[in-house]
Amino acid sequence: MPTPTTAPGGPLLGPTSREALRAVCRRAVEIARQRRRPVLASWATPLPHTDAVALWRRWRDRADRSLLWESAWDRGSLVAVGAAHVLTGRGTGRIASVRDSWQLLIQDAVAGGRPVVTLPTGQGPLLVGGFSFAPGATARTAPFPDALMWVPTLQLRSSPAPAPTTELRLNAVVHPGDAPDQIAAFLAQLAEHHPPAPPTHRPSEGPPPPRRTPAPPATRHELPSAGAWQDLIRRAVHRIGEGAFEKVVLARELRIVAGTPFDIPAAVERLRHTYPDATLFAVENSGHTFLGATPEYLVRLSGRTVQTLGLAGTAPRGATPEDDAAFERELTDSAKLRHEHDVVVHTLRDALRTSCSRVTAPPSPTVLKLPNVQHLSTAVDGHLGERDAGILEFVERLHPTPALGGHPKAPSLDWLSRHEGLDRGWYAGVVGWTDAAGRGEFAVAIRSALVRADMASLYAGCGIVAGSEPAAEYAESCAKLRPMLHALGVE
Ligand SMILES: C=C(O[C@@H]1C=C(C(=O)O)C=C[C@H]1O)C(=O)O
Repeated sequence: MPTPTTAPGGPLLGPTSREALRAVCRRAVEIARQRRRPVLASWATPLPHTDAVALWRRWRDRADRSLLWESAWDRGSLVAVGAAHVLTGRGTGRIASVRDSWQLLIQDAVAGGRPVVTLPTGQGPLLVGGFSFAPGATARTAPFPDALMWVPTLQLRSSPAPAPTTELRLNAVVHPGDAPDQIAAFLAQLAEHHPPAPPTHRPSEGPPPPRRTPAPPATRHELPSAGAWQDLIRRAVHRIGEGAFEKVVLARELRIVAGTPFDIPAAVERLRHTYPDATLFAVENSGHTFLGATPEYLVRLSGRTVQTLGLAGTAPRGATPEDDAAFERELTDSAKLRHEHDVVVHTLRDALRTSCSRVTAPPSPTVLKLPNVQHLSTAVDGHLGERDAGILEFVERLHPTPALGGHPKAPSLDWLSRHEGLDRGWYAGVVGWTDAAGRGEFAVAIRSALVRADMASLYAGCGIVAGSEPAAEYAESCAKLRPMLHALGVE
């Protein structure tokens, strides 16, 4: 078990660390010269265990791009600041193109320092970022294009188990003509201490972060209007009746102008406090932030175990235990909601079977209770077969599942693209990370918002099947928007 070497308040990198970092950069430049291509240099050291949000607050301003991630699976966290190397892709081949470029880059990476080998997942340099719901991002969502994954310059990976650990990792992609000592000096400087971060609360500890109400009062704009969205639901139900498809997920946007900039760290703290079981994420790029607390993960690959989650079918929470139980019964007894859910579970099962020797799922869903809504939930797990498959292969195969797109895929997505009239951007897309071995975690980016200064776009969608009632779906979408409204201090 490595022990942290840094004293609180002292320099983060002592002379020995700086020398080791220079050695890694020199070796990487040497290999870059020999192979005549860029090489990834990666150096790591243990840090005293620190809360992820505190780390993110301390370092996020150091670069134009950052990511905060706290996993619902194991509460492992990741803070990624700056970009040593950026991978993008467009169109339908975007996920595969990112995967291929990552494999090429990682194969001759040079690593050094004192990595924390007890991190249960996500060791070594990581590729972080996400993919939009559908290819074809517009100017409005440009900072969050079809595919944007990057190797962070500064990477902090923490795990609460088996023992609380935090690893600091510095990454750079070096070229044949680069001066390695300058690169090492730049990395060391980036990592140096900022003033101590303000204290943050663990979800279960202390009072909730203070509520912040933007002043002057925020203006709200529904896109489309409540009436137009419900008309769209009627049209979808009509097409379902005609047999065009079985299910489609219709989403809408709530645009808010607050008059004063939103306080992003406060929003993150509030999401974390109110939704402690969700995966928390915040991706920042060029002054825009895409953040959320999602109960839905797309896929996790750890060792040879593949985990996915079918989450579809929603009911409100009741004000009293009796009301709540009544809503839960409606959820579990409704043939309509069960159908909406089963469509997702079957798709996940089929997608895993392609690469897994064993796929398991309980015969009936459980109920996931969140503070704002309750969902039917089924964990679908697989065990990798003889052929190794990386997580980006699973992302490509699974995304979008019928929990966010529709079923059958082609006609429902085609109808959506022609009628929804919404640039979803990264809403209902995927956010996460992968390591050198193709292991990693990706969440479905719902219960999310895109924020820039005093403007925020919040999104919510509902699965539409035969028998869906527009007014009930609209009420459900309002309930799904509530966490973010609350986090941003608007409600
Ligand atoms: C589309 C959203 O949620 C999805 C739709 C659900 C449903 O229709 O029951 C439930 C969970 C999510 O898969 C959203 O929150 O925006």
